[in-house]
Amino acid sequence: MKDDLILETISVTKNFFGDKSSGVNNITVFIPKGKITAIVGESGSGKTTLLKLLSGAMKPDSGDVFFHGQPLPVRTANFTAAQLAITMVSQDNTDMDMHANVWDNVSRGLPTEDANYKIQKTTQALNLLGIYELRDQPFGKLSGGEKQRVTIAKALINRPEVLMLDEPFNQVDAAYRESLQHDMRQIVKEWGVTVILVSHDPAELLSMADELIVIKEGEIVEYGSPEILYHDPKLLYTAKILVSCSELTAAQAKVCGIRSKRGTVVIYAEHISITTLGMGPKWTVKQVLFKGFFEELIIEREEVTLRVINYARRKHPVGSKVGISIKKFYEFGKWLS
Ligand SMILES: Nc1ncnc2c1ncn2[C@@H]1O[C@H](COP(=O)(O)OP(=O)(O)OP(=O)(O)O)[C@@H](O)[C@H]1O
Repeated sequence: MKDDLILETISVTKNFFGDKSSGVNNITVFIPKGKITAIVGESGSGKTTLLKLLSGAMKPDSGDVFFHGQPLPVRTANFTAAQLAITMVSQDNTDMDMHANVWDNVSRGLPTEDANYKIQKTTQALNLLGIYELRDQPFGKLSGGEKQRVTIAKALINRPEVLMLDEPFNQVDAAYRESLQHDMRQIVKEWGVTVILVSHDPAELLSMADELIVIKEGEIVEYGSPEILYHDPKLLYTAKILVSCSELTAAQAKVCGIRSKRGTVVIYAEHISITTLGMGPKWTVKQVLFKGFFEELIIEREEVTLRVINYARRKHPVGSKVGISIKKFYEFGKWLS
């Protein structure tokens, strides 16, 4: 066990109904201390199961989970030290009292009757999440984003070492989500909390996580920093989770001027630029998706469709013809003979 690791699983398997196609299989994973690790994968790949195994909420069928190098006990009604140190934030707010106010909901997380201590800790947690002003509001009347902040404040009040968040921000609207993500990064930095996060949102994964664990059909298939997995994914599966991209067969890639001997060619939308129409192939703009300061064009030629990020907005209306230049592409899959 290295000092910079807080949790690890060694060859952990958990199947449901003895069926190897569900749950997770033979997972060995290391969670670095004081960092944000995100577990990513398609729906049903085993993300929540892995999170539950790492929190002690679920007992593995085989294999071991270690917390600070010691076996992690399964959670029970008598709170163990490890259990207090690892807090799981659920999305469903089931442990919140809808009628009680924010202050009471958060302070109830403290296992003490010391009034001064409670006031100090609750004030600190509410300020940390920027919700002190909401302290007298009934929890049930808050917006989704505000509720999520209260839930996280409650989870943080006992200063856990590890905070586990399952789809933490999916109830939160886009503008609010960014500030919450920023605050979470600050808390991790200032408090040294380790965060393990499950998310489906590529932007969230790339901007928040220090490490990504990619899970597919219950097995870990890639692991690394968001930068490395984004720029150099080993698997098509990873690229499709993290990036807006076009997936082509070798025959379709030929239409784009790419000769590949692999089964699948992937082009990220950001790696295609629109050029002035010259002698080269002409593509037809099929859709223009407004994205704020840029737009995403869906272009087509010989039944091949590409997504292109375009910063010169409103220059290429639907039906217009454009040329393209492709700066980079990725090849995956079987070698073609
Ligand atoms: N308690 C359970 N009983 C039976 N099967 C389960 C149970 N929990 C999970 N599974 C199965 O194990 C597999 C992995 O489920 P899990 O919830 O871990 O996936 P996930 O990646 O978190 O999915 P999602 O993104 O949809 O939440 C799925 O096939 C699921 O049906």
